[in-house]
Amino acid sequence: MSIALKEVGVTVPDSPEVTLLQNISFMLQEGSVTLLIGHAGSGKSTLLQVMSGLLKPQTGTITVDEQPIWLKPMKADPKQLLRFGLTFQFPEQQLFARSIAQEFAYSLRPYKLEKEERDRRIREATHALDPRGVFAMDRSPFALSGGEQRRLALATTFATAPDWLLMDEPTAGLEAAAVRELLRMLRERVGRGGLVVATHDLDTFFPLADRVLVLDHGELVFDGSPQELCRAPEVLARAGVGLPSCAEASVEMARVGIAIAPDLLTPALAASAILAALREAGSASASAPAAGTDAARVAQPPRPAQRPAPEPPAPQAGWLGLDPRAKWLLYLLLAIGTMGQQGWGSLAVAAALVGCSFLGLPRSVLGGIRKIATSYAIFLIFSVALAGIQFSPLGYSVDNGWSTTFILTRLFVVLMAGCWLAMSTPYSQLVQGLNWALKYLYKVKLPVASFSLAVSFVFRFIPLIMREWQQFSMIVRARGKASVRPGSVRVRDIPALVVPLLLGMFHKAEQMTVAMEMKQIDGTTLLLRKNTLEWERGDTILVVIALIAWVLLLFT
Ligand SMILES: Nc1ncnc2c1ncn2[C@@H]1O[C@H](COP(=O)(O)OP(=O)(O)OP(=O)(O)O)[C@@H](O)[C@H]1O
Repeated sequence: MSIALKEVGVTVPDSPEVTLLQNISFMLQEGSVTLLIGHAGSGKSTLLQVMSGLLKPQTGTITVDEQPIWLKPMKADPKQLLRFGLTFQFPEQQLFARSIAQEFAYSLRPYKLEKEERDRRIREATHALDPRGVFAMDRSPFALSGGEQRRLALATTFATAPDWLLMDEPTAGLEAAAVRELLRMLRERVGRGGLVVATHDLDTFFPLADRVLVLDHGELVFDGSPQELCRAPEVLARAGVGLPSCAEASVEMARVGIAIAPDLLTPALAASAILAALREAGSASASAPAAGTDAARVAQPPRPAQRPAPEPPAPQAGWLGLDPRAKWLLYLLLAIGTMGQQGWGSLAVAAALVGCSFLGLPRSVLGGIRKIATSYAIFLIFSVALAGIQFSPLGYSVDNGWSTTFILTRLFVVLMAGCWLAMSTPYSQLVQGLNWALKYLYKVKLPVASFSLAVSFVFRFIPLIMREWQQFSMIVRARGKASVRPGSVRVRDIPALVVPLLLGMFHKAEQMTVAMEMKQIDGTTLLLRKNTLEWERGDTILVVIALIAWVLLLFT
């Protein structure tokens, strides 16, 4: 049983120029324990998602037992998906059901097991992960403690008995005793299928691993045993990863004249080596090794990472660099002008003006706008089809259909103008631009403080919701083994997506409210904040264009 990646490359879906993984090739054998390490953002989670069939690489191939995971361009082989169990960081966040039994049922459903086999697997998984017997099947998962919830989430994956267990940062946020317990469970599993762990916790996992893959900015820069890696600390330093304790201890021991190898992965091995070194030193009355001896060479501290100097931030192109106040104004004038149109000719002029505003936007932004436009087009077709239906006598009124088309098209142009504003302006700037305008209303005693607070809150939440949606949709696709297009979710998986998403959002809202209370931020302070926006010549030109566009729309 093997999994093989050949020249795998992944780019950001909407920005092919941004590479996440590059030319990754390796083969893992049955029963092996492999660690994926690398600096934050080096591509470890992305690689796990690619290996488990959740993310399709743009280049290269992935095969399990020489069978490709991806059968069709955007569809993974459902049988292959069943062979993987992927646990995400903080797996307890994925719980959603009313009872523990339902959590197991959701994870096991794709396997279509007989009742006896299903019960046996649940018994085995709970035996391994629930030593205190708290997993009563009718109990709510939300009545468990945080640690117990994590055990339950792991148990639901263990119960699927995957050939390949892939774990993303399994020790994140765990106390020392829980880490030891997790390690014990993983040790018991060694030999039964392959295990791949993405981690920053080198000390915990090095003794367990057969092999370590080091990623640096999406590239595989090391593939070897943990011992080999400890003997080559410069690889870790270059990849921006800290040294494991064994390598650090070897450096520190060398400083006090005791030479021990840097690849003693457990405290027991290190203790024996120190004892042996001390005995040898005592019997030979040896002094500290001089520079250039073997021991000193072993213990040379690694040079700090040689990273290229960070590139200066790219200047913001076109629309992106303009003052949000000018953009708000352009948007308002375009929206008001468009809503005033009554004929197709003048609506076409408005649409052309909005279309011009898309010039110069990055491809990734245009990709996002295209998706919104496609969804709206489908909505429009359905609405027009329904709007024209007549029942007595049964028929279709072209006039009704046509006027609905006009109204919805007009709305579409305004929606596109809104998309342009939202996507060409960072959220913080959008809020600042709006607050700038509201400040004048506040000064004339209009009650706009709460509105300003609500707007700030909503705009802060939009990117958060989008990020969380992506994260939780990935989780339900992994749990539900859904062979669907990346980014889409089956209807039956919606509860498993929505419940954790809402819980996560409530939690974030609570944290944000507490933070705002502590900083004593309310709508009034937001309005009275110092304005950091800078009006430039380009903004004046934009406002003049906006006024010309508005006048054009008024008189066409
Ligand atoms: N859908 C996406 N769109 C844009 N960028 C993305 C996307 N997914 C991942 N990235 C970026 O790809 C890079 C690799 O992310 P990944 O989560 O794989 O890193 P990681 O090594 O697991 O990081 P960490 O150790 O912090 O968990 C990051 O810079 C991340 O911001």
